[in-house]
Amino acid sequence: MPRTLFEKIWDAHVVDEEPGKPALLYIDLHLIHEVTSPQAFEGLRLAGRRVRRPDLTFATMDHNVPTDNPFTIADPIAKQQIETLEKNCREFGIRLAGLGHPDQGIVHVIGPELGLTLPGKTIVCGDSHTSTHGAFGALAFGIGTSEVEHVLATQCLPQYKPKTMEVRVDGHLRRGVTAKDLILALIATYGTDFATGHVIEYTGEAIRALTMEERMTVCNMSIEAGARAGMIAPDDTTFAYLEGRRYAPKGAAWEQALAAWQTLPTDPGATYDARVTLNASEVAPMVTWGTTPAMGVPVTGVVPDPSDFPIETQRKAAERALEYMGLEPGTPIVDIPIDRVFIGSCTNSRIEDLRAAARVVRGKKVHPRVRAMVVPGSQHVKRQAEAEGLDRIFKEAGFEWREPGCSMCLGMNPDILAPGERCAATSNRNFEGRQGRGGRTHLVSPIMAAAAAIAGHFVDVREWDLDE
Ligand SMILES: CC(C)[C@H](C(=O)O)[C@@H](O)C(=O)O
Ligand code: SF4
Repeated sequence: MPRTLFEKIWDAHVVDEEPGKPALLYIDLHLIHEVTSPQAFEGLRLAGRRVRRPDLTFATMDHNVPTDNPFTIADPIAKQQIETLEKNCREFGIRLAGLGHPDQGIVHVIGPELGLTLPGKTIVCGDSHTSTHGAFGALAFGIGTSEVEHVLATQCLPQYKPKTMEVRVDGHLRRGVTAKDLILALIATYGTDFATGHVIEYTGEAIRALTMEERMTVCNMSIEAGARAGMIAPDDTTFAYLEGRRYAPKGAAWEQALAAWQTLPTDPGATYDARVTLNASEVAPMVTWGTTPAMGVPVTGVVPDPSDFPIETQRKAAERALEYMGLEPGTPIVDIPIDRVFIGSCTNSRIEDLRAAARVVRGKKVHPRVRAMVVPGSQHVKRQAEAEGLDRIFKEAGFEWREPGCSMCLGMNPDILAPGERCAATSNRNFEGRQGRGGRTHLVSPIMAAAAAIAGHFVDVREWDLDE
């Protein structure tokens, strides 16, 4: 019977299955960070257990890391989480890219760049944006802390089988329109829960044309559509990205792996439980105006009027969002002034994101009212950007150039907004208080954020000179 990419990976990892019960899945890679692992290790310790496969487990530090000086953690909880992860990794024999380590970075940035993330793998992490790794044709999803403990102890995880959904994206993205706009447009069209209970597979010519970094941006935000995971079938783009990466197979093992990976794409005739479509050619640069990733419009649009929404709950949600965001209905998006710009997070902090933003910024100055920062996703990204001189471009324009971490994506470290401050952010969540209490977040692409930093308000980046 023809099978989907998801079904092939699922079937290959079921260790045990009984009717009416969750299947027991084998896990190929377990990624760990400092926030969701302390109680899991404590549980192991209390039960007198070891980590079943330290060699399939990899840890980093990201959420709590101060990005000005990572070694000066003032917050006692953050400090404790960082120290606890160090201690746990030492005690249980787990590789750790800790503070000051050349591999340190946001967990969803370092997995792929080190070649830990590979097609066909099952990958889990105590973090919702684990969906990022599905860009490689892996089945990757976030788990809770008690599940982290279960995987540490057994390398397996009980899971009910999710449904499948095809998100088919035809056409192609136009100049100045990015993968970030694609996923924001998808969620604005279908809502924050259209994929609940499903694993999305992104298909279509627009997806095939994306680079790996762009595919990661799309899969990253699958969770904001309610999906359990997002996946893209591996192809030559995937293989070219992975070849030669530190933990990717080498020599004969590479050839073998390649042959296996080539069998992963969904078979002709295989069916999904649900399907939605989007035309990439119609997508414009997106800006969110509200407090969910679905509350977004093209940059050419205006802040919507709550009374235009058809359903009462939507009207109420929009009213509340506008109040929190301090916005008036009918305001053109390009007339919204901003105070802060954040280029970073596991959605958009990779080298291509920084290159694209630097192209917009080169030779220009950040608007005097705006405080802007660039936070590379990992030490590797930072070194590469510096080798290419991107840090100089940003600094000369007036951006702060920071150390890798989650930073302003969420308020777990010193990088936060003051109440009422308005930020153009390349991250993935714009919930109330996400970037600090009272902070106002507008989700955009890296080039839209860069252009807004210069202009002091949102601008249609398509009107800018984007070429080398
Ligand atoms: C802290 C962590 C559990 C959380 C997540 O699971 O996603 C964070 O990474 C986020 O983006 O909100
Ligand atoms: S960058 Fe943001 S979304 Fe990604 S793992 Fe960190 S906090 Fe979560």
